[in-house]
Amino acid sequence: MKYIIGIGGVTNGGKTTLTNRLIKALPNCCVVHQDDFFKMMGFAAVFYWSLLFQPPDQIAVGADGFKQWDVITALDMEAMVNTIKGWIENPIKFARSHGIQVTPSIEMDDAESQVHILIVEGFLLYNYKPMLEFFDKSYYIAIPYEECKRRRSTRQYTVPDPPGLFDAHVWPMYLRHRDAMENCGLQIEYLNGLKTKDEIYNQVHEDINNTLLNRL
Ligand SMILES: Nc1ncnc2c1ncn2[C@@H]1O[C@H](COP(=O)(O)OP(=O)(O)O)[C@@H](O)[C@H]1O
Ligand SMILES: NC(=O)c1ccc[n+]([C@@H]2O[C@H](COP(=O)(O)O)[C@@H](O)[C@H]2O)c1
Repeated sequence: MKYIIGIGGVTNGGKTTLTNRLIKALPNCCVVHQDDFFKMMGFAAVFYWSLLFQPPDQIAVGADGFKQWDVITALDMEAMVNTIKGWIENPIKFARSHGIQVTPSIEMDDAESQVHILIVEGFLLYNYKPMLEFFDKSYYIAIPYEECKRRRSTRQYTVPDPPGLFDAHVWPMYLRHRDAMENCGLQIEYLNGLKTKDEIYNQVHEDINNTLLNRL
């Protein structure tokens, strides 16, 4: 059985934190991070360039003068969908090529008779129609403006936030995408990102375990 879990939510809501804990606890669990699909230049260019400067990117500059990171066109969503399709086609091969250990009994068995889990994690998961069909379960972590701004101010991205980006671009785009997402047709389970890391993890882990038990 294949099971795909979406962990979406606001920037700095705790998606990566939750995902990292789930990967350790769930069997044969792979992950796809949306952050890996920002439109950056090719690997070699990035490597040589980043020795001296910030890595080059292909992100458009908006009328507000800021690079528009928080829009779907900043991401290579086709490549992201293809990565998910690669996992669906052959989760064992995908796991091996991503350095994930698959248990020996599973390597010998038919993939269909085993549980294989894929977590797809990102801040714009439910705003790209071709991806919606993949999710068996869709979580969304939210935190209020003040907490989000506080956490973001200490975060180091490969390209650091210029002053003012949060209020001019990041938060308004979050509100816009969240509105659009609410009409996307998916049944989304909202998680309160102000709860402790343990509370959020326990809630989601228990929920996934119950769902998987019912499906087996
Ligand atoms: N439940 C939580 N309570 C308090 N801080 C949290 C919680 N979850 C994550 N954090 C902190 O918030 C920051 C962003 O977390 P991260 O998981 O990287 O968020 P995201 O992947 O959604 O951007 C990190 O410093 C992390 O330790
Ligand atoms: N990963 C990068 O290279 C990079 C660069 C610039 C901005 N960002 C920010 O990443 C955010 C999304 O990632 P998180 O949900 O992990 O915070 C966006 O709000 C975007 O502004 C990421």
